[in-house]
Amino acid sequence: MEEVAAAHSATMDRSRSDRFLEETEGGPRTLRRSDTAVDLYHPFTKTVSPRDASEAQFDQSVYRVPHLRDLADNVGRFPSPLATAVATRSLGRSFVPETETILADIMSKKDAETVSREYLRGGPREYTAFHPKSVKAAIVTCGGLCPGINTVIRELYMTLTAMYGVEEVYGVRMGYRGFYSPELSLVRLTSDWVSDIHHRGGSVLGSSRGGFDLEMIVSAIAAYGFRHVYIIGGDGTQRGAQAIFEECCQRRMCVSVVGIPKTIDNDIAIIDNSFGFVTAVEEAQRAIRAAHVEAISGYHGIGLVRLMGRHSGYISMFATLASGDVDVCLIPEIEFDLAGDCGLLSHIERLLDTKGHCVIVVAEGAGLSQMLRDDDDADEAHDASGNVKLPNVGIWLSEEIKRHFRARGREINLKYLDPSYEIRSVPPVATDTIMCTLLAQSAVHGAMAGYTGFICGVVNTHHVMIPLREIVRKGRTRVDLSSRMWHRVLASTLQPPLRNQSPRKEHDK
Ligand SMILES: Nc1ncnc2c1ncn2[C@@H]1O[C@H](COP(=O)(O)OP(=O)(O)OP(=O)(O)O)[C@@H](O)[C@H]1O
Ligand SMILES: O=P(O)(O)OC[C@H]1O[C@](O)(CO)[C@@H](O)[C@@H]1O
Ligand SMILES: [Mg+2]
Repeated sequence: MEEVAAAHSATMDRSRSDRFLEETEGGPRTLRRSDTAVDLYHPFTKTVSPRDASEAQFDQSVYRVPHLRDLADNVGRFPSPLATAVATRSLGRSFVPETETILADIMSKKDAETVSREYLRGGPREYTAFHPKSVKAAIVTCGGLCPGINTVIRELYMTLTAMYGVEEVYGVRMGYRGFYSPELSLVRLTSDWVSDIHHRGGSVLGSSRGGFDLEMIVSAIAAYGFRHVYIIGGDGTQRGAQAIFEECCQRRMCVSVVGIPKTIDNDIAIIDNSFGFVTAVEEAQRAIRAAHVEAISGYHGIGLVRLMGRHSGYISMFATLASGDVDVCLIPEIEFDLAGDCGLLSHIERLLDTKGHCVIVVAEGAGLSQMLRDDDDADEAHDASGNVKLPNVGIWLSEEIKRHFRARGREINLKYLDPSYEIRSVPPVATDTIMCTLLAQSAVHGAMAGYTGFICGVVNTHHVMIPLREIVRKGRTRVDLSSRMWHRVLASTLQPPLRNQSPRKEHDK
């Protein structure tokens, strides 16, 4: 509580940064900004010169990750402790060179010039910018829950303390607001405190939406003297992390701001996917299997399962592919008609006539235009973070199906399952646990090396560091309806377009 009070009362303490640099450099230094203007992001690439880098060309470059030495010309340089400590000596034998990159675009098309985006490879560096004893680290978790958050917290702690010898690691409670709310004191992490947390779902630190006050957050970071800030969260959280990074730069604070992507919706750009997604898809199988059992065991049985995915239908798409029992997969990216010969209801009738049952998976954000068309009074509500609150598509769809068959005097047995929160509140499966561990390690290696304003993630199965600005600039990823993966879903479900007129014909009208 005392520290929280300090955070409130203290103004930004610039001398802390200076003292830190004195400590880390081993001599009296002040934080000196280089005289020449530094473009933190310009690619150090061979392919494009920064001078004429247009947006398109920028995409085809090595993405330079901001480094504290871009902000100041007297940042520390210490041999990594990983090289000498008994337990980590082997890791130290494979330091990642500063210029090693991972190619993002690996498909080579005949006769086309192949130029790929490249991202800096994550992993331990031979030199660190921080002396471990000078590091005070903060960890915060924001947004919705996701399997594996606690594993990331634990591994951040373990990597910082056991690998690098950092002594002070704090947990910020209840998301961003925990930096500055007097009632939410920080938690000092210890090995006892983290020892069992990876077996639990949720976030032991707590999470929240809203409550992002940039001034207060950055002032608290300065007042507490945090040198590393690890921010675990989704697309909104990472937009916040970029703002924190920029504000730290403005205030000339020597702080590494690192994002760790948390997204069961799989909607963060550039990365292959992140922790918790596989677990969520696995957990969704239980509900789909139950829906299938109910459907085949009832007369004209219909199993309807709603899964999460506000803007992106990845969970539904992969859960459908994994199941093999799904007849219709509805995601936010597709438009479908309910009524009419080619609409969803007629398709369900045909399935009942031919197979006797059917299983439908619907993502949270699917069918929105249909629902809004039916409900003139629908108000656009928003949550505390500004995300749109959607009407419940599962309940709406089950009512529409029941109404349709009642009007036709046909008996059906519809069972509606909504495992939305179950699939994100469980602990992670083994592959996700490993991903949590590697992401956390990669985050700490990057921060210790002095990188900042980046998110760690997996691109083409390799761990990389991506500038937060790029993640923000790209916006959300959505299912590509012309991708082979979506075509595989259509082939697996045998679902038709579910439109009475093809979009082209409508457009031609
Ligand atoms: N554009 C933004 N700038 C600054 N902060 C933001 C922004 N968008 C969201 N935030 C903050 O980030 C935190 C989490 O945002 P949000 O609730 O949108 O979840 P998320 O990170 O997108 O995760 P998910 O959607 O996967 O649950 C909130 O505290 C919110 O206030
Ligand atoms: O009910 P809450 O906590 O706002 O979370 C719902 C949202 O969280 C997510 O699971 C993302 O974390 C989305 O799929 C969903 O729209
Ligand atoms: Mg989000």
